[in-house]
Amino acid sequence: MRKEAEKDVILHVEGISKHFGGLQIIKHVSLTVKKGERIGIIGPNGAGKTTFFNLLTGDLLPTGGKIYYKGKEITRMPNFRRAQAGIVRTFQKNNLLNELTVLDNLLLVLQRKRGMANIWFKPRNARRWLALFEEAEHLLQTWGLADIANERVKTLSYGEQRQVEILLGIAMEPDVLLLDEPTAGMSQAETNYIAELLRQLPKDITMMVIEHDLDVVFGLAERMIVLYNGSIFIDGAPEEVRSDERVNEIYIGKEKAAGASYL
Ligand SMILES: Nc1ncnc2c1ncn2[C@@H]1O[C@H](COP(=O)(O)OP(=O)(O)OP(=O)(O)O)[C@@H](O)[C@H]1O
Repeated sequence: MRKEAEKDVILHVEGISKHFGGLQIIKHVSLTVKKGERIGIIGPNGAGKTTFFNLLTGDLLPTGGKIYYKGKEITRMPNFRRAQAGIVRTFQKNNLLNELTVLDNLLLVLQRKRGMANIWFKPRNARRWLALFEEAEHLLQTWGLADIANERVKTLSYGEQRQVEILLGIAMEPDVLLLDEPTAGMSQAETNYIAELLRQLPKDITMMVIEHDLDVVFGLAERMIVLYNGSIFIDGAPEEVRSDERVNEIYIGKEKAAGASYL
């Protein structure tokens, strides 16, 4: 890669593979992601999308290949260090503290981010605590969740819980935000809200979104990657992918593809 091109690159994956026993789930995938890119990842069930995310976040270690983040190799860096360094994910499954309020969940994330997790309240730290509350309030206002700030997470609807999860991801101030099916299981209204929220995220956040709702992902991404059978099948502009017959084929089968467009 040329020097000036390298400056724009935030993530570079080189020939990464993942085997589970004898099964090769990710097959020698290479990918270069530029700062601020919004990438949609689609592909049929079992294609390896979540496994690929797990390799980027360090929740799984690859069997082969290398991962570089901001020019440094992170292939074997533990997941929490990657999160601290700015690679943040939201999960398909709920990972909030259900007994606590939305505000408390947010404060815990902010505390950790500011390295205040082990600092008990003392008058001399009052300013820092105040700043923490102000930041939480600002985030809740900005993302339209102030109304539910004092609700316990367990009392929220599924869609609201997913919105809170995304807010916690944003609160980490990610450089790279990985979203795994952010609208799964949501009503149409909730889906629209999340899609809008994601569209409004700061442009400098690099975003990769696994999403089955094609309207959402095509409305958001400026680059689409189709993962199929553990490999990158197509990597291109949304309109290119949308009109590619092979993509229709892997989604709905060869015969139907001749007559109908799934995308
Ligand atoms: N820990 C594991 N051990 C063994 N096999 C696994 C493991 N994790 C995932 N797999 C297998 O790897 C394949 C890819 O799974 P993955 O969840 O990455 O696919 P996906 O594209 O995200 O699918 P979906 O769209 O259904 O979420 C599946 O066949 C799955 O059963």
